[in-house]
Amino acid sequence: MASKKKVCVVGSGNWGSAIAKIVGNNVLAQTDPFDTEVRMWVFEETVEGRKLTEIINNDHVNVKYLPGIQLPKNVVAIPDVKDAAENADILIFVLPHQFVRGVCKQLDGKVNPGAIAVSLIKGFDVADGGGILLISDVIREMLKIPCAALMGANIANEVAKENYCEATIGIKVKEHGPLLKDLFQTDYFRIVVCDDETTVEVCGALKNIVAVGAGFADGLGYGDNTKAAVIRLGLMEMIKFCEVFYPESNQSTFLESCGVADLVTTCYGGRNRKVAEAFVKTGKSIEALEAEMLNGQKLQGPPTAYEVNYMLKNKKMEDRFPLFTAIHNICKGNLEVQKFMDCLKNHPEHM
Ligand SMILES: NC(=O)c1ccc[n+]([C@@H]2O[C@H](COP(=O)([O-])OP(=O)(O)OC[C@H]3O[C@@H](n4cnc5c(N)ncnc54)[C@H](O)[C@@H]3O)[C@@H](O)[C@H]2O)c1
Ligand SMILES: O=P(O)(O)OC[C@H](O)CO
Repeated sequence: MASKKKVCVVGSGNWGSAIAKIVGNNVLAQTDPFDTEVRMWVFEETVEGRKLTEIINNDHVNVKYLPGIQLPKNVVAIPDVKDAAENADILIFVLPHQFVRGVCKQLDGKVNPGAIAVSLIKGFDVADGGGILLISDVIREMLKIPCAALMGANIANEVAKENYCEATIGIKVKEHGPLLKDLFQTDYFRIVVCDDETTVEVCGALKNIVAVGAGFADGLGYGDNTKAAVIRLGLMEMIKFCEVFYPESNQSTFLESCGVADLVTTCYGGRNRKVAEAFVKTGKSIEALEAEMLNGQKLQGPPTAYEVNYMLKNKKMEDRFPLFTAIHNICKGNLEVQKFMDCLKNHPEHM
């Protein structure tokens, strides 16, 4: 008999904990093919005098990043990522993208060579030579294992409450698709598997930049029509970005949950939108507001805007993506937020 598939969740923030709940319950319901223990790597910290791993393992709640949600008892919190990932067959990467390289470095040479990974991480990595890499590329290259991507309109707190939503798994190694679908799908978290892994992942990263723009429009006091324009122009730039840099990209992927649906939910209910609105209203820096408003959770939009701009600037293509460029410049304090409306009014889509 084949041995049971061991699952490790690499990350335990807001989304990491919500997905651990889903996966923990799913492996209990499918003991063939899955091992019933799910190991979850926790970046250790002290919360009200107790270690977070101890709280999760005793009380089965991540009180800091997903308060009020009971985690299944078979989700075991482990503070050393090498111990958590040891012998795992499926590694679910779900941590803020700025920490991926550091974590993969710790795992170098330690993961089961037959393991597969799936990245739930939204963002890019800056590459030598002026380009960017997908996060799944970083995982693939550093750990030498295949890596799929799961993205979608999935605000973690809503998923954790079991409100109906959808997600997309993009996967190049087709035969792993059914296994990952079984691991993640529930009656309230519905999955579509497609082979356009790159577009799935690029959509997940870029929509966070647009969400920052939606927050600027909200902070400036404009209404839903303006926000709809930000969403539409953002979508046009997302599509163009794929056409220019990922020409194998399939436009129908934008109609999956990872595309339009995630863009809409993030521009209304996400953290990037919320902090960007406060940035306009308070005049405080993004970094200060992230620390003040998110209790340790991390924004992905402003660093992603930087990563995209790093490549656009190097390729002298900033003016072809004026929305992405303006959002980056506003976050960095190089452009007044009031100028954001000029960017919308003069967008090449209207010329
Ligand atoms: N939260 C959501 O609603 C949601 C939904 C879908 C996708 N995502 C994506 O999932 C990824 C993870 O998001 P999240 O919400 O789980 O995280 P989060 O925003 O809650 O981030 C906090 C996590 O980062 C960890 N951390 C802090 N410093 C660290 C360090 N130096 N090294 C490693 N880890 C450190 C913390 O321990 C905590 O687990 C992101 O790319 C995000 O875009 C989030
Ligand atoms: O809260 P945000 O802005 O990081 O967005 C959360 C998710 O990515 C929505 O799918």
